[in-house]
Amino acid sequence: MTAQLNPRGDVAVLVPAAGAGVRLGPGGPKALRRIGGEPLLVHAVRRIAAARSVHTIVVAAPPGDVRAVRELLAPVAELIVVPGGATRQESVAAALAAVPPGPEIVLVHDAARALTPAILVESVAAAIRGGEDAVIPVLPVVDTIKEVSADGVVLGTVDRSALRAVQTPQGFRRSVLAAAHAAAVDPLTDDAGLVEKQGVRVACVPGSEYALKITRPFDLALAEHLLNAEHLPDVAPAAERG
Ligand SMILES: Nc1ccn([C@@H]2O[C@H](COP(=O)(O)OP(=O)(O)OP(=O)(O)O)[C@@H](O)[C@H]2O)c(=O)n1
Ligand SMILES: C[C@](O)(CO)[C@H](O)COP(=O)(O)O
Repeated sequence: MTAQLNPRGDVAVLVPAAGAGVRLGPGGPKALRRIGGEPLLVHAVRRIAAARSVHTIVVAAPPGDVRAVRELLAPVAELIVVPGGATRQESVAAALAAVPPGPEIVLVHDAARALTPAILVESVAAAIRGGEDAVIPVLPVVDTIKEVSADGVVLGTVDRSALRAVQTPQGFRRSVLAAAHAAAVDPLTDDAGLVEKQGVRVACVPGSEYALKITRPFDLALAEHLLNAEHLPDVAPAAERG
């Protein structure tokens, strides 16, 4: 059944999905690779659409697959699909330009984080609603971190107590994200990085292990396994929407 988004919601979610998935290996654009018989993008969008604050979803699709992605997602949720760009940042900018008037909170969420629970979408949005301009979900770093020279020799051990692994969805007051993209010069790996360059405070909320980014073949296998595991957090019931 097609999910109806919340016309009274205050959140637009941009979904960059135009990446090639080079690190995953051959098999076509990553967002269209399958787990549990369905493309990663379908899993990601279904979870976003289950978050009751979501008013609009804009997907940046691989440029050659825009029509196919529209057809793929039509049964999942009513949303906007635009062609993505050569970098993640260009894909996000293209999606941002397509957000209609209304939502004042904009989240950016990787299609590659296909199993992210709807509750994380809500917790990031809630932190923006609570007064933050920019919010990212983070997890502590669990490995010992070493700085290593180009020829493979350890230079030192890094104090990891202040380090965090950063996930998506990253949330922003709409005007803050728009200004950061308008001012962007070089491509960065995340939107919070652009906002940091504007001198804006970026706050952290706890991330989720289920929001792992499917990057390499091991991640795809892990996601497939998690999808079949009993403890995978459920898609929130649509009935909760106000
Ligand atoms: N030109 C690009 C590059 C990336 N992305 C999206 O940005 C998210 C995070 O990127 P990543 O996981 O690094 O995906 P890829 O760029 O596809 O991976 P790789 O670097 O292995 O090719 C993904 O949902 C990806 O589809 C995008 O929309 N447009
Ligand atoms: C946005 C991101 O997923 C946060 O961890 C990450 O920065 C994307 O980086 P990648 O180099 O495209 O994997």
